[in-house]
Amino acid sequence: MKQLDNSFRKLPKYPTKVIQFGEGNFLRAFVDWQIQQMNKKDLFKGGVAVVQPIENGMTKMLDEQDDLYTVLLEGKLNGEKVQDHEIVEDINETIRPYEDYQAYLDLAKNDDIEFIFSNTTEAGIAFDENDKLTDKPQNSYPGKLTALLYERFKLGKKGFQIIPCELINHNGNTLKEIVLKYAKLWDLGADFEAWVNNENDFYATLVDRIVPGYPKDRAADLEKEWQYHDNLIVKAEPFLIFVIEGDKKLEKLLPLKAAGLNVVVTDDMQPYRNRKVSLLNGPHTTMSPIARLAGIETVGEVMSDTDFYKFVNDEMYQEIIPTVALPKDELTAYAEGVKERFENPYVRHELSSIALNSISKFKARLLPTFKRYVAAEGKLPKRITLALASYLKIYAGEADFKPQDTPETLAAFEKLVKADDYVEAALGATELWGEDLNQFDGLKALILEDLELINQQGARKAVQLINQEGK
Ligand SMILES: NC(=O)c1ccc[n+]([C@@H]2O[C@H](COP(=O)([O-])OP(=O)(O)OC[C@H]3O[C@@H](n4cnc5c(N)ncnc54)[C@H](O)[C@@H]3O)[C@@H](O)[C@H]2O)c1
Ligand SMILES: O=P(O)(O)OC[C@@H](O)[C@@H](O)[C@H](O)[C@H](O)CO
Repeated sequence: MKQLDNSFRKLPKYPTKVIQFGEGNFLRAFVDWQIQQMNKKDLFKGGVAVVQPIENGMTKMLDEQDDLYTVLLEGKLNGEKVQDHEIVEDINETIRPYEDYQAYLDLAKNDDIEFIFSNTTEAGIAFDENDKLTDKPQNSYPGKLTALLYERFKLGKKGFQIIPCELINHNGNTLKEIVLKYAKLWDLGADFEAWVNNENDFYATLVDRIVPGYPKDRAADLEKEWQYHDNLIVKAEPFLIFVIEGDKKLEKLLPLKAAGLNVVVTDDMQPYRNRKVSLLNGPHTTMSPIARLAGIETVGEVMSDTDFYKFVNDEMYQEIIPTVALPKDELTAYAEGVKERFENPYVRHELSSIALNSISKFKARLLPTFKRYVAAEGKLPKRITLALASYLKIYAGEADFKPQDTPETLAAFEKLVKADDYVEAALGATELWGEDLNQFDGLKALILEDLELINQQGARKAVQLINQEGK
């Protein structure tokens, strides 16, 4: 069978207008796929230079197939079944700064380049005090970016539209702050700092598309059907939303919306972020510990299980929606869309992968809802509380599977389980939650009740009882 290569190209090769830090599944199925949609409508006419931000990565694999790969979209969108694939053709070149730092710095010379995108995972936007301007390359992504920006500044050229896609709140501002911190640390001068501030725009974003990545169990069949080899097939759901906070001029510069994509440019992305984190990531983080204790493995199985479906639906409508400050009909529409995405029969989304680093996820994705609910209703949200009880059981080492978390969190629990009163000690561990959860009246008692129920009758019974009790 033929290997995917240039002979498969159908679109013109456009000049490089984008630098992209990261070659991971998400960016290829999200940013590069969207650029291709603009190119197909002659709206952007731009290509991408992909920079591999860490020493080891997949850019060589991309080169081996002339920087082409297939995006496979499978799922439902607005009730309609979608099963579609296309070869993405917009990556012009890949650059490995660890092998050829000069090629990386030379990107600064290219006047066609206007945009910088990145997704270097949540760990990527970080300051490394050991980074130096003279390093080839700097260790951190912001360190590398500062070196490139400084090169551009020295050449007297215009700045960039910088659009990070890492899933951290205020990603654009955080990235800019770190760049300015390096400017001070490396003594790059007030003129450079002014150039960073005035000639570059840093946008904050919220990205949302479920991208399970390489479909290893089906790749051979797909290749047979398509009649070519592709080692970098990336599978994603058809749904996406890209919320970008910043100047509306971006809509003209980057005509994603004009290409028919679900992109929102706004001066305040927080409501969108709250909606997604609470109504999509929140139920993920709630269902994962309880359903795993009941022997369920995937999000799809949760949604096709009568008990668990009702539990998740009730959590969304009774515990989460009333706490999000957006119009009710908008939230209802979003919740229904999320359920459709969770039910996607083509995506095997493992609860164990959602469970990675659950304690910080509980803090970021459920605790704010929990607190808003308590403040508004004067009582505890039973479903989120059951999730917390389940986490306490799992992190005490009392489940058939092990918790996967940071060494610090696992070490904290190792100490907490030895306390005379484990539940009180765990709820009071401010280093985990940012506050003492014993402050919530009745929380410890409800957790103890939940734990007894799970231990005596199982997690499914606990879910059934909450379903029967209703609110
Ligand atoms: N896969 C999804 O469904 C999905 C959806 C939305 C957001 N995200 C987020 O996108 C991020 C990437 O996901 P992915 O599926 O593309 O993963 P991936 O493993 O395919 O790619 C990870 C990318 O991050 C880079 N990277 C890793 N550690 C880094 C570091 N310390 N510094 C700089 N770069 C680093 C790698 O070089 C690679 O380009 C994750 O943080 C995830 O939370 C994923
Ligand atoms: O990717 P994580 O591990 O931070 O979170 C697990 C899921 O909640 C998450 O991947 C969602 O599916 C994604 O955020 C949808 O855009």
